[in-house]
Formats: sequence, C-alpha cells, structure tokens
Amino acid sequence: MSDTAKISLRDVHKSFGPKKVLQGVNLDVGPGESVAIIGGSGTGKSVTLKCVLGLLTPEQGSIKVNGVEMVGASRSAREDMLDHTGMLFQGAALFDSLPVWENVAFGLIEGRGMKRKQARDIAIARLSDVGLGPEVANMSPASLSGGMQKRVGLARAIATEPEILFFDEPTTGIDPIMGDVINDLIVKCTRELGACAMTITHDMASARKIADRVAMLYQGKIIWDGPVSEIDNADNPYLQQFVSGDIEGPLDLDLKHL
Ligand SMILES: Nc1ncnc2c1ncn2[C@@H]1O[C@H](COP(=O)(O)OP(=O)(O)OP(=O)(O)O)[C@@H](O)[C@H]1O
Repeated sequence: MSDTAKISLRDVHKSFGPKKVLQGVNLDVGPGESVAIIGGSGTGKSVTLKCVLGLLTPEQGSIKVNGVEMVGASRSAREDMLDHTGMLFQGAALFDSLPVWENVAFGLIEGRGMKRKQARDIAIARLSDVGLGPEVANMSPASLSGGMQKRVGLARAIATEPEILFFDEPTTGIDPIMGDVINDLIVKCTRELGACAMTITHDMASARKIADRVAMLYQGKIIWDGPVSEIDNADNPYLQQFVSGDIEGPLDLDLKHL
C-alpha cells in the first residue's frame, strides 16, 4: 500500500517536552480512500493532522504525501503539497472581512492567480454543490449559521478541485441533523472529486458515514485500523469501549485532559 498511498505515515513520533504524544504512528490513505482517525480527547488526532500539514515537525519518522517526503521538506515542497489539498477547518475558519464568495474563491485568486470574475463563477457553482444559493455569495460569513459556515468551508475546501481533502472535526459545534447534512455533503464532494480524505473526529456517527476505514489512536499509536463495516465485530476492547461510549473499560481516560 505504501508505494501507492496518497498519504503515508511511518513510525511518526512527536513529543512536547517530556510529553510523548505520538509514539510510532503508522497509517496509509490510498487513492480515493476516506480514512477517519478516531480517538478520545488529547490522544493526538490534531497533532497527527498538524504533522501531515507541516505545521508541526515530528522528531522521528516519515510522512509522505503523493510519494514526497514532508518531514524536513522545503517550504516550496510543502506549498506544492498544500496546493493539491483542501481543508475544512474546525469552526470553518472563514474570513469575516471577505464576502462568502471570496472566501470560497480565495485559493483560486490568491493561489492560482485566477481572474476575479471567473473565480466568482466557480465559487457560486461550488456553493451550489453544498446546497447554498447565489444569494449567500455577497453575505458576510458572520451573518451565517454555524451549519451554513461549515458548508461554505466545504465549498472553499473543494474549490481548487484538490486530490486530497482534510476534515478537522467536521461535525463539532453543529447540531446532529446539520452534522448529518455535512457528512452527506462531505461524502458527495469527496466522491465527485475522486479525492482521498483524512478526517479527524471523535464523532463515531460521522466516522461511520464519511469513512471507508477507521484508525483508532490511543497512547500514541494506531491500535486498530480496519474497514468501517468491521467496527462492530472487531475484537478490540479499546475500540469497543470508544464506539459504545462506555465509562467502564480498558481505555485509560486521563481526566486531567477532559
Ligand atoms: N503545541 C503544543 N504544545 C504542547 N502540547 C501540545 C501542543 N499541541 C498539542 N499538545 C498536547 O498534545 C496532546 C494531544 O493533543 P491533540 O490536540 O492532538 O488531541 P486531540 O486528540 O486532537 O484531542 P481533541 O479531540 O480534544 O481535540 C494533548 O495533551 C495536548 O495538550
């Protein structure tokens, strides 16, 4: 798998002072595949994502994106990688100073140098893909509901037709019904692009819907990795406790982090 993987992590270690967060993470995301990294609060999901995006540097291990080593990569190699990716941030992270369409078109105008008129037309088409009409194009993101902001964030993530999509806690902060709408849109948009996706989430309903495969992070390692269809029958007590949400079980939930 690692030769053809779009994203490949090998023996990734990341510490903060004495705190060892990642202690040998191995994970592959294949072409067109959607993988969710699940795990409790503070297990290192965000740290893993930040390492892949180059926002944090692991002290050991390899992270390849499209076959290119990202650990210790030059700024231009990292920018080239980011040019092929789209990202839906937790909380959408839109610029309130720009109208909705310019948020969606940001990567097209700033990254690709596209003319504003053409970029605006594409932005309106992408907004339509996520169920938003042209009337929202000139609105300020601040005037939208949380669910609409997530949709705009998704439209922005897919605007440049990336090969790789990252979703950071896509359903956090919105109600379960809107969360389900976002999950459906993520599946639709990812499929239409033929992109691969890496999602970090602690929302099992979202992971089940979005992902082909789930990888569970615990104590710095992926302790279970398998198809979504095998989650319920998996013989792994850590995964079972996490999936069922039981308080009692082998997961060593460190209450200091909650
Ligand atoms: N920049 C940093 N400096 C020091 N410690 C950090 C830093 N970033 C993360 N950590 C620590 O790494 C651990 C893992 O954090 P991380 O944010 O990856 O957890 P998570 O699994 O994403 O949790 P959540 O679901 O609550 O967001 C935590 O103990 C956190 O305090």
